[in-house]
Amino acid sequence: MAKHQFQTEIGQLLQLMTHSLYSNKEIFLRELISNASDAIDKFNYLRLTDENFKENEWSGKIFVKLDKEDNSLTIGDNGIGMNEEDLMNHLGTIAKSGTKAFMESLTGDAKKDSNLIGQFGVGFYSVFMVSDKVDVISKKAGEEQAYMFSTDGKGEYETKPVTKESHGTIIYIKLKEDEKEFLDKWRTEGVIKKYSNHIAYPIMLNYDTEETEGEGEDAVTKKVQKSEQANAATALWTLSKSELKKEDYIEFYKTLNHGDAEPLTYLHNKVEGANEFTTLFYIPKKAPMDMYRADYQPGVKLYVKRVFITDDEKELLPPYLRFVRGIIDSEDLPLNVSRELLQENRVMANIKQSSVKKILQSIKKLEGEDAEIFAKEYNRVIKEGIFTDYTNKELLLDIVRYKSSNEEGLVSFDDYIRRGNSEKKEIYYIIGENEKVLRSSPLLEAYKKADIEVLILDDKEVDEIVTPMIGQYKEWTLKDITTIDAPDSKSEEEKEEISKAFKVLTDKIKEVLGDEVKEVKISTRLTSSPSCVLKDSSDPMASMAHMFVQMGQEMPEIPLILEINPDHEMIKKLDTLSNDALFADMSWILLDSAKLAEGMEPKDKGAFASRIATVATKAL
Ligand SMILES: Nc1ncnc2c1ncn2[C@@H]1O[C@H](COP(=O)(O)OP(=O)(O)OP(=O)(O)O)[C@@H](O)[C@H]1O
Repeated sequence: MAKHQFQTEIGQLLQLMTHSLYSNKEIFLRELISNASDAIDKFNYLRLTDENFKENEWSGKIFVKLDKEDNSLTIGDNGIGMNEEDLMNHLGTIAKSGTKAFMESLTGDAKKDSNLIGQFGVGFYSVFMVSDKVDVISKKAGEEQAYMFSTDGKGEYETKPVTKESHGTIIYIKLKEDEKEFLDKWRTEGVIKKYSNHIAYPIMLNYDTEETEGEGEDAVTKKVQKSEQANAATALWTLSKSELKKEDYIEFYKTLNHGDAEPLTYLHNKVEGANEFTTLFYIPKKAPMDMYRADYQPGVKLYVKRVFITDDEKELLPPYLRFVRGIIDSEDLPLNVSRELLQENRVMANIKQSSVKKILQSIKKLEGEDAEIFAKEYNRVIKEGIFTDYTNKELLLDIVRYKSSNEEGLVSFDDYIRRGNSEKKEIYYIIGENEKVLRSSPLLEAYKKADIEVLILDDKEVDEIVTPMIGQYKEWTLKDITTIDAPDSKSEEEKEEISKAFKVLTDKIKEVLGDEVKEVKISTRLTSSPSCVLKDSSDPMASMAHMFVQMGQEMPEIPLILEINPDHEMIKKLDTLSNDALFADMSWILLDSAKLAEGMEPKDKGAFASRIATVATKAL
């Protein structure tokens, strides 16, 4: 017998399970049945693809045995089984990224953390909500020796060799005193039907009951053992839509997703013709915790003619749809399809293409609160899609949402167009890091005055790369307001005249600021601010900047243009100011405060502060 220490995180997890306030304890059954079904899937695949595992008589089965006298519940399967190493690696350590993400998001607040369990589902360990003694007896298909893994859920476990005739796993669960309800046949059958009705294999419920034979004084009561199938045992996606209710889809999702959350939406399609396949996809209400991890767990399982093939293939859908959960079941792929084959296979490419279209169309149909939830959770990955999936660009552009200078919440390009100037057909946007800074940017003033909506793109890292690629939505052109002339009512001649009138002033400011700015200009875009800064879009660096960002490098410095507002009192006064020292201080203040308004930093913060102090003292 060998004693082992649980990985520290598991220790924590067990602690949480045993002491959690989690009310939905019944889900331990769903988790263990789902593991059993996965194990049977895996063996079934081996049996059909590997000569060494051919077993003619085999058919996948799960059993659940209730023993009132022993106060125990046992779950068994004839799946692939585990050897000693598997038991230690799979049950003694946390390997899954989902569980890792779960552990990382723990707050230490029992109530919040137990809600997290609902969101994640932590598989096997949920058994410790109802038990403090668990024995797992398992024999791996193709191996001689079976092993037992035992634990009381308190930080240690033991493994030892045991005998077991055939491959598969048996989990013996000694129930806690106050969890005896799970020994009640009706209670447990209800839980199985609720969560596991459409597990593809029969779940046999074995229980003891009493039967009376004869009548009156001759009546004899006997204990009898019964065995009944508790689930429908049909893969849900093989049923027709008309046979299924919304609840059926939702319960199946909970099994698939190992959690209690309901999906935002689902889509079930059977495609017939040259290529036959069925898909059932779900969009979770909450983005998976590992969505931004490189080692994210793909959410779609591939089946061929109802035989499970893989749940670890990231290429079944494009990576930007990695939040989608569900099933693809193909009639045409070969059972022994390899990963390489899958990636080059034409059948698979067809399935993928049609699935992506259907998923995007169903997202596009979301309305009201659902559309808002989707945008909040997935806008960023949709932008990733715009960047990577050229074929579906139009659909993705219908789905993506942005903040706007005119509206609370998020708006679509179509919303913008509905309100926009249909003669000019231009969509204006500004990109930056911080929504508040962007909203108060002096660059927006002229647009506000002219009542023109501007999209506020505050996911700078992503927007800076993706937005220039969009270029056009329908026949509308996207325009970055920092690179175009502001809307105004002045004619070219009028503009030239004002520039001339202030030429001495702009030249003088440029002389003070030197190379800090490329140019000092009279602005037509400002109403209340004295100045603003713009990046010079004609500079070659500006057009290369996106390439730098794409390559993960720092954004190169792009020369700045300082614009000053000729109608502002400060500029008028500056124009007639004779004190050179004060003029220089004011010129720097005009530049530095304009930079601050765009979320940039003054070159010399100390000098900026002392200049403000000098000017303020003079004004007192
Ligand atoms: N009945 C079983 N037969 C064979 N292997 C099993 C069985 N139960 C668990 N395992 C193995 O232990 C691993 C961990 O199980 P656990 O329930 O903790 O997580 P999971 O099933 O991988 O993840 P999730 O529950 O989030 O899907 C499984 O991935 C599987 O390899």
